[in-house]
Parts: sequence; C-alpha cells; structure tokens
Amino acid sequence: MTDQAVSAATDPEKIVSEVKAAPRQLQPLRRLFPFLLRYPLRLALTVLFLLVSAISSLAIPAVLGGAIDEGFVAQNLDNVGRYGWLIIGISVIMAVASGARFYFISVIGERVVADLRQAVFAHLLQLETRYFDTHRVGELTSRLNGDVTVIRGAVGSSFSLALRSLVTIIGALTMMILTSPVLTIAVVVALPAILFPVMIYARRLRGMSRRTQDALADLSAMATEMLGANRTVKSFTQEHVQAAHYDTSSEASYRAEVKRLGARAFLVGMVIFLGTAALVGLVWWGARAVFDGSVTAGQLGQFLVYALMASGALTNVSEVLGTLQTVSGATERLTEILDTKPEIVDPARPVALPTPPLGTVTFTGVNFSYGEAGSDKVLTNVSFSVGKGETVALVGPSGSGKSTTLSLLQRFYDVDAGTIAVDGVDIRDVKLSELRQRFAYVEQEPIIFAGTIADNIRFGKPDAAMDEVIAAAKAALVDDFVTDLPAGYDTVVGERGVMLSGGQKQRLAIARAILKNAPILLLDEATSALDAQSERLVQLALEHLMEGRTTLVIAHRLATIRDANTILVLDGGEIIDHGTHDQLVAKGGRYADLAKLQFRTAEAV
Ligand SMILES: Nc1ncnc2c1ncn2[C@@H]1O[C@H](COP(=O)(O)OP(=O)(O)OP(=O)(O)O)[C@@H](O)[C@H]1O
Repeated sequence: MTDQAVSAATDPEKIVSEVKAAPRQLQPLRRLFPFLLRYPLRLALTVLFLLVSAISSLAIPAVLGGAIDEGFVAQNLDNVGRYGWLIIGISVIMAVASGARFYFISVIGERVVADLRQAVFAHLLQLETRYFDTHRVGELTSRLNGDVTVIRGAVGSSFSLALRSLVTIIGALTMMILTSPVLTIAVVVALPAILFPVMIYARRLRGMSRRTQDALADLSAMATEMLGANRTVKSFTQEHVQAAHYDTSSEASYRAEVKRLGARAFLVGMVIFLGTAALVGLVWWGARAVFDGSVTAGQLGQFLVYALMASGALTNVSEVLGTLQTVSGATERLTEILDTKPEIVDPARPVALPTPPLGTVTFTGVNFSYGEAGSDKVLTNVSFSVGKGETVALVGPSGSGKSTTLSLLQRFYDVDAGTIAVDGVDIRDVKLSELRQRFAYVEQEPIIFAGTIADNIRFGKPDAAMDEVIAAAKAALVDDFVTDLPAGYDTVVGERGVMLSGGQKQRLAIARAILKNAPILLLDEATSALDAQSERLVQLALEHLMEGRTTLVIAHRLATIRDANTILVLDGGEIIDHGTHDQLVAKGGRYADLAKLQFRTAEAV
C-alpha cells in the first residue's frame, strides 16, 4: 500500500468526501446506455438469459440442502439419486442459459464498440481545423483504438459479470434469509465492513486509470509522430535520442500501470481476506446453531453455499468496480470528443450558390487571427476580387498570410471581420459541402493516401468511371509513369506515397483536382525544387488544370507569376501592392525586391 493510500484510508475527512464522490465517478458510463439501448431485443435476451442462469445457479444449493437432510442425514440413497438428477437437470438449464448470455452480451459489446468507434471517427472528421491545431493526431487515434478497446472488454464481460454478481448477491441473500434469518443478520453486519473499503478504494483506482490511459495516449502520439517523420529522424541521426525519449515515456507509463495494478491487487486481496474472515465467523456461528437445534445440517450446508456464492459475487463486484473505473475514464475521454461541438457548421437557412458556377471570389475588409478575435492579427483589412477564369497570384514573405487566405476561403476558419464571397454569396450562408465542392485544392505537399493510384485520383469523386480517371491522369501527365508500373492504376502506394517521387506526387494531386472538375482552383505551389524535367511536367500538368478555371495561387514559380492577371503582394497580413508582374517590377517597390530575391536562380537559368 502506498503512503497516499494509507493516508486516504485513515483520513476520515477524505473518506467521507471520497465516498460522496464515488457514484459520480461512474457517471460517464451513462453515456454508453444510449448505445446499448439501440438494441432492445438483444438486451432483453441478455437479461433473460442472465436471470435464468443466475436463478438456476441459486436453485442448486437449495437442492443440495435437501440432498443432505433427506439423503445423507436420513441415509436414503434413493433420495440422493433423485436430488442428483435434479441437480443435473438444473445444470443443463444453467449451462444453456450461461452460454446464451455470454454470446448475447459479447455480441452487444462488439456492436456498441463498433457504433462508438464509428460515431467518434465521424465526429472527428466534422470538427474544424482549429480543433486539430490544438490536439495531437496520435492522441486522438489512441483514443479511437485504446479507449474503445477498453470499453469493448467492459461491455462484453464486466457489465455481464456485474449484473450477474448483483443478481447472485440479491438472490443468495434472499435465500439466506429464507434459510436462516439469524445467520443472515450476522452476515449483513459483516457486509459493510467489506463494502466500505471497497468503495473508497475504487475511487482511487479511477484517477489512476485515467492517468495510465493519458500516459498511453502520449506514448502513442509520440510513436505516430516519430514513425511518420522517420526520414527526418534518420537524417538528423536522432534515432537514439528519440528512442530514449520514448523509453522514458514508456517507463513512466509502465510505472503508472504498475501502481494501478498494485492498487487493484490490494483491492482484490482485501476483499478476499475480509470475505474469508467473515466466512470463518459464519461457520462458527452456524455450528452453534446446529448444535442447539435451531437449523438442520442441510440448512447450514445450504446457507454456507449461498454465503460463499454471495462472497464470490462480492469479490467479482470489487474486480468489476476496478474495471468499470477504467472504462469510465475511457468513456469520459471519448465523450469529450463527442461533446465537442463543431464551431464551423452549415447555416440554418443555406443560400444556394448559382449554377452554372460563376467562379468569382471576393474578399472585403477581412480581418483574421488564429487566437482570440483581435489578438495577433494574421490578416488585416484584406480586400480583393478574382473574376471568372482569372488567375490571381499571392506572393509575399514567409508568414505573411498566404496559406491563411486559402484556408479562410475554404472556411477552415471563420473571419473575425469582413466578408468572403464566392459567386457573390457570403460563404457563411452556404452549405459547407456545397462551398467546398466549388474548389479544387492542390496542396504544397500533396497527401497520398494508402491505396491504389486509381483510388487516389478518385478521392474527390469516388464513383468516377475508370475512363474518367485515365483522362484526368493523362491531362496531369500521370498516365505515362503509371502505365510503366507493374499493376498500373491498381498499384498500391504507401501511407504517404513513399514509392512516388516528389514530382509524381504533385502530378497525382493535380490529376485528383482535374477529376474533381471544380470551377475554382486553389493552388499552393511547392517551394521544394524539382529537377528541370520534373518541373516542366508539373508546370504542363498545372496548365491543363488551370484551363478555364478561376485560379488563386500561392506562387513560387516565375512562370505562374508572369501569367497571372493580378499579383497580390502580402506583407505582415496586409496587401501592400497589386498589379501585373511587369507593372510591379516597373514600380520597383517591395515586389521588385522580392522578385529579385525569389527568382534570381530561375532567371539565371
Ligand atoms: N494553425 C495556426 N495556428 C496559429 N497560427 C498560425 C497557424 N497557421 C499559421 N499561423 C500563423 O499565421 C501567420 C501566417 O501564416 P501563413 O501560413 O498564412 O503564412 P504564409 O504566407 O502562407 O507563409 P509560408 O509562405 O511560410 O507558408 C504566421 O505568423 C503563422 O505563424
């Protein structure tokens, strides 16, 4: 027992407050009920089989009592045989009911876990970008896996065990009262002595399990991050350092778990000891009662079996309470996700965007900051408009707000002041899905999903026919390298497309955008230099993609900038200048400096 546990068990004030707090600690479990209640028939069958198995097991000691009095004590072998057959009959019912109970509760457990996992995943995808800015993805996946698995174990077995034990305790106590009220009183007096410490201790365990789950989630987040960044880790020769960090966290998690296990072992041991001690007292009392003739030997035997059943069930309850504390912690963490309301949602009365699309974009007096409105402004009074089919390039130093502008247009965040309109409609008045259908977004570092090349191209239009996929691939100059691959479009690319080169990945992302066929193209040009041949292919693919589309591009390539209708020069979140490349260069202002710096190499080529 740890020092804290000793003080918890001996500090009366603490005991009172913890006992008061105990019921609240299991409250998160209530959130699982709606998931359970979705399956009333299976639930009813589970309860039915549970009752049948519990009642049949409770019947056995009564029959045993009869066998002792009318068979053994009366020395009547026929009666022993008769009671024996009766017990066999009851155990057949008990066996069938127990099997069926196990089956139904396990199936419900699996069902609830699947539903919960799906609900959490779907909800996570609904949450806005800001949520992911402040939560580690590894931690979220740990919740989705670890916490859900903890709950699976509980719903599948602990709930069943808890219910069965409760029914057994109630049934055994009833039978004990019917058998001998005097002996029952002795047991009932001893009962709080067992229950009280259990309740106090169970609360302690809950806090511990939340801590171990948190430690595990941290560990999982760390592994996800480092394995994902394995090239960076290798390149900076940080394998040993990162492995050592992981070891430290892993050891911390191990220690937290050992501490919890110790506390739990103590709880189980405590209940077993208290239960056995109570039983010994009971046998002593019982022997006196038999000697003075107030109960028969059969009744005492029967009573003892019931008392054993009750104490066994009580032990189970203590174990289950420990488990339920863990489950409660896990449920709490998952419901925290489910309770997080997305801030960016569809408007109550959405306005339809015009069809066919116009493809225009207007920013009017947009202010934005990532923190509280007004703090650390990232964009200040940004106004510009892009006409149908025009190309507008955003240029400016790092951190000037270029990516933020594209994020705001897709409503990943809401503006603090001003308006953004697409086709003349304020984007806050449009259904999110309808708004985002209007954009094809090519990121600076395109994400390639685990799956086939065809699946990757189809990402925005999963029902696209193969010839559409191939047409998009041809336009994006993907077709050439794909046909050289052994499985062609069915070639599986790794989690991050590790098999593909940088240029190939970019062209694959361009094919995806071509297939989506949205009227407005949002392009974050890659800054990383590609070799001349690759660069030319990407440029050609982009030209195909930009054909007939309104384009907003964060430009790093001279070719893109030269061809842009307008260049917006951003600095510190403000548009400090705009015009064509030639106009801006002629002006000789900030853009001219920037262009000189940025395109020195390109122009030299
Ligand atoms: N998710 C975020 N949370 C908080 N601050 C952010 C976030 N994303 C960007 N910022 C900050 O907002 C400012 C503008 O960033 P933004 O990414 O828009 O600049 P950028 O012009 O696209 O830069 P780069 O060319 O380097 O990509 C920067 O100061 C950056 O630190």
